[in-house]
Amino acid sequence: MTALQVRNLSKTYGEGHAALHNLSFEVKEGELLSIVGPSGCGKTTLLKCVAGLIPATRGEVSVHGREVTGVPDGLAVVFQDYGRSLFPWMKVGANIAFPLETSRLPKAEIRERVEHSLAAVGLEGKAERYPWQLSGGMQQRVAIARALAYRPQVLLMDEPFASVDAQTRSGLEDLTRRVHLEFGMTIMFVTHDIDESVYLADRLIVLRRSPGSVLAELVIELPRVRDQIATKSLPAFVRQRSEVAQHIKDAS
Ligand SMILES: Nc1ncnc2c1ncn2[C@@H]1O[C@H](COP(=O)(O)OP(=O)(O)OP(=O)(O)O)[C@@H](O)[C@H]1O
Repeated sequence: MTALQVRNLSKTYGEGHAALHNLSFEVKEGELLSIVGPSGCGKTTLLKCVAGLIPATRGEVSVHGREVTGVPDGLAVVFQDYGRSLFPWMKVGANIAFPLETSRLPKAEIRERVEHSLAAVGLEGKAERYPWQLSGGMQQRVAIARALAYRPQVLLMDEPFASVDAQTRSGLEDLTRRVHLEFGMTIMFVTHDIDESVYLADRLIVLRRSPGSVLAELVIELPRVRDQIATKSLPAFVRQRSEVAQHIKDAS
């Protein structure tokens, strides 16, 4: 089944700055789609249109068959800037519970979800800490836990690991793959990092810029369960990584 459909999407800012032109693609239920492209090709613009945060100029986006006109139910976003996405005056547990407070969920269910999602990201026992008492990588895991606690059907991730060190980044990539498989979640992952885009994806779309449009689409030929060292040594990874790099070079 199709979880997310983008049809002939164009976005022009102001009087005539075309950021996206005639983009069409779909993401199947339970699939992890990477969107990769050079800086300024419109990745963030695309994600904002899909999340219903800004209106499209032409074309349409639908999530589970419903046209997106505002932020759709069952959709969560993890942004790059974890420092600004968590409330510093709230403890970690309260940050995770916050989007659920307006739901009609019983308090006990909210507490259970907070604990479960903290455990899923390896932060058991950290609910009573403040975000500023945690490292950058841990804060980003809290942001992922907050999205998980909401139990979204579709998760959008916008360069979520761009501001953490390389080792933390690898751990967060593996965490993303794990929650994708464990929760059967549909994920659209936006990045300009070629290795990351291939390592994470079931399928991948390369965007060209000025204006952003689909340049290539690849089905990633890697096992479902991945490992940073073993998977990146596979001939399929090396070949597909080079293929994406070539597309991006052509697009720049
Ligand atoms: N609010 C805005 N008003 C006008 N132009 C904008 C606005 N937001 C983005 N743009 C322009 O649209 C184009 C696409 O920007 P966008 O941020 O979507 O690209 P990106 O691929 O996410 O970039 P990066 O990888 O550098 O984050 C750029 O040329 C940018 O300057």
